[in-house]
Amino acid sequence: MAAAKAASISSLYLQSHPSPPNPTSIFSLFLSQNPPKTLLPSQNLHCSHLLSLTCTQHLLHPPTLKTQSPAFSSNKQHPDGRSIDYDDDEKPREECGVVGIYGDPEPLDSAIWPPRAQHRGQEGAGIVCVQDNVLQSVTGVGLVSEVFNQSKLDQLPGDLAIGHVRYSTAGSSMLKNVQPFVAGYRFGSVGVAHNGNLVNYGSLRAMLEENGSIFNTSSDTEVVLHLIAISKARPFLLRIVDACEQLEGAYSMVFVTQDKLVAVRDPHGFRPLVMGRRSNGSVVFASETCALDLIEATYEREVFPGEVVVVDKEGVQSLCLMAHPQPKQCIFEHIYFALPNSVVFGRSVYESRRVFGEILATEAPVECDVVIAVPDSGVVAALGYAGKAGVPFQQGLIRSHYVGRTFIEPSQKIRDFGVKLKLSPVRAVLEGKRVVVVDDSIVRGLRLRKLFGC
Ligand SMILES: O=P(O)(O)OC[C@H]1O[C@H](OP(=O)(O)OP(=O)(O)O)[C@H](O)[C@@H]1O
Ligand SMILES: NC(=O)CC[C@H](N)C(=O)O
Repeated sequence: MAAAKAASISSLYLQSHPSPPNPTSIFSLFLSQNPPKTLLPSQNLHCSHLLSLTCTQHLLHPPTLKTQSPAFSSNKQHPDGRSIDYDDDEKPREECGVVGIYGDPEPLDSAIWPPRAQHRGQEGAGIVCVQDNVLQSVTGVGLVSEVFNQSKLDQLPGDLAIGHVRYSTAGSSMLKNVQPFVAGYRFGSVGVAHNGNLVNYGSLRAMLEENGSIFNTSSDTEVVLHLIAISKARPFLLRIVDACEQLEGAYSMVFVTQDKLVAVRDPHGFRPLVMGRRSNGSVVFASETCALDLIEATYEREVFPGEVVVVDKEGVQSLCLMAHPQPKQCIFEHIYFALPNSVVFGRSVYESRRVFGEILATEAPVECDVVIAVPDSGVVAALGYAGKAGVPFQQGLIRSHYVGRTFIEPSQKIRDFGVKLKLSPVRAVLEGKRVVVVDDSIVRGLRLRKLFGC
């Protein structure tokens, strides 16, 4: 699983560096051996230091979880090695944006807007709406604006909906894997949208196929629908609980049935999921609070790790099915996954990034004339660095608005191309100056290698 991989990379890092290394020295060395030559102006540029942020989990304060039911025993089987269609590398890949709305007279107005926050997934988008007990679905490959036009929206009436933007983690980037998925089971229909990655997907799928299940997709998310279908639990809600108890890994999910909206978050709370309300009384779930802002919904709270929240005509009901004493929130949400105007894991992303920059300025002070950011995600940290260091922040790199996020693209070729087109230097800011360049992180190293021609 990507989150586990990210965690193990950082713990490996911490093990081999008992006290954090000084990023200044690492990057001074890096730059002195690899003088900038590609995108930055070649003459009279003294790029003194490139600073990247290292972040610590203790900056985040997880919400305390009240246990309302006994802990469940999770499936400890190992994946059976069946081929999961992962990306061409093994970097953290776990975003995706989910949204769910109950009781909104204009659900599409609501459902369509949160996924427009495309920063969590650019490969595919979909919406499932419920009207007269029928689940109608529209999904497509590409951006929300490419998938949905007015005639598509007209196919989706109803006051109960879920939506998804996809960043593939398991299952290739193709139409059949675009969510939400909808399935009919013995007592009705159910739709699901998932943010996360199920690490025991392989063994669950093998078990289900052994017992006769036929799969339509190569996505890990589909196992959840099969587990619901074979569950003997009653009522429907307990089938979801039953299915989730068998999952290992990250899952923030929204389900829709003929009359219910259900939100579930895994017991570790790897990925965010928040709940809000609009002034018309409708209840909204979304991956990030920035999606609530888009539809003028008020943030109420997080869906807690291990919690199941059910919304139907009876109101909002909360069930804590899986207790876990130690939440494991993915630090990358605060580093660059989430937008800075979101509150994630109960903490402002903007504030985290600003403080990361301040810490960097304190731990790695550098004589410089100007601080610049690698936009977009490096901007707030660079502001924090500049503020603390008392050095002017300037826009030394301009980002093209026509290239989306590059790390999120499904293949190396597309990422390379995007990185090449995305950032351009501002000669007036950089020429002849001692420049500190702040980025939020180095993951594949592609972006900074391209930027500095290394
Ligand atoms: O894997 P690497 O090459 O080291 O790149 C990692 C960077 O990718 C992301 O930027 P991206 O340009 O995708 O998004 P952004 O516009 O939000 O910064 C993010 O900000 C990471 O720092
Ligand atoms: N990025 C995600 O959260 C992906 C969800 C799911 N694992 C998929 O690949 O579609």
